[in-house]
Amino acid sequence: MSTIVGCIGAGNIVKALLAGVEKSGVYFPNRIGIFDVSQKVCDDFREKGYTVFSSIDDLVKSARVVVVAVTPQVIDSIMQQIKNALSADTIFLSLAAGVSIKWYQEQLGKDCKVIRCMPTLTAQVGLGAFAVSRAETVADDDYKAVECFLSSCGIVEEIPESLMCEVVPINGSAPAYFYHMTRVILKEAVHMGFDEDTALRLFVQTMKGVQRCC
Ligand SMILES: NC(=O)C1=CN([C@@H]2O[C@H](COP(=O)(O)OP(=O)(O)OC[C@H]3O[C@@H](n4cnc5c(N)ncnc54)[C@H](OP(=O)(O)O)[C@@H]3O)[C@@H](O)[C@H]2O)C=CC1
Ligand SMILES: O=C(O)[C@@H]1CCC=N1
Repeated sequence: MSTIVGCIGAGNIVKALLAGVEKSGVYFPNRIGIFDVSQKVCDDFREKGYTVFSSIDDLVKSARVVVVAVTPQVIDSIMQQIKNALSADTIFLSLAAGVSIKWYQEQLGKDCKVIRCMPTLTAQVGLGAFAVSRAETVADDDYKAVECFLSSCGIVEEIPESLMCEVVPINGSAPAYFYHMTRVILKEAVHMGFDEDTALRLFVQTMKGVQRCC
């Protein structure tokens, strides 16, 4: 069976993304393909009903949308591996920080369809904040297929590619700031004599309120 989306690399960000997609119920897990060098990652996704591939070429041939979710230092060799498995219809959804659309086009040909995205770990609870830019080669129908996938677990905002690095502190890295702030405040609260759970409830509720006031 062919898949709708195939993920190359299924570490932290893909686990979060697919947890959110799964919760939405919009896609059957078996229509989502996984290729990862980690046996544990593959076993975990297979157990949940995802289609796990042992060949990266087979994953690429099967999927309309190929999600590139490995760390930037291994992308180069992956692009060389998959070059021959691509069809003109393959749409790349790149989650890799700092890797430009132009770079993909230099590796795969100027006609390849690439959507660059800065995602967030908050997709796992259906509150993803996806900033995306697309190559000129991405037609509206192709873009809609990707937008539909991402919007099952968050909001999608199209931004100029020139702002793709600048957006990182606004969405991609921002969860870390909130976790860090929460940890610092809870530590101080416990130091002052509060019960940690009570302090967490008060602080989280306040953050929710601030968000609603924005
Ligand atoms: N985590 C985040 O919050 C965000 C991440 N991103 C981007 O997403 C991408 C992935 O990040 P993240 O999920 O955190 O990284 P992880 O290291 O958690 O996940 C990458 C996965 O890819 C696997 N892998 C490594 N080499 C290959 C290969 N050749 N073929 C297939 N799989 C491979 C890794 O296996 P192993 O561990 O065994 O090497 C791992 O399971 C990065 O480019 C990052 O910039 C963007 C925004 C937010
Ligand atoms: O640095 C990274 O790879 C990404 C960007 C935001 C969080 N992690």
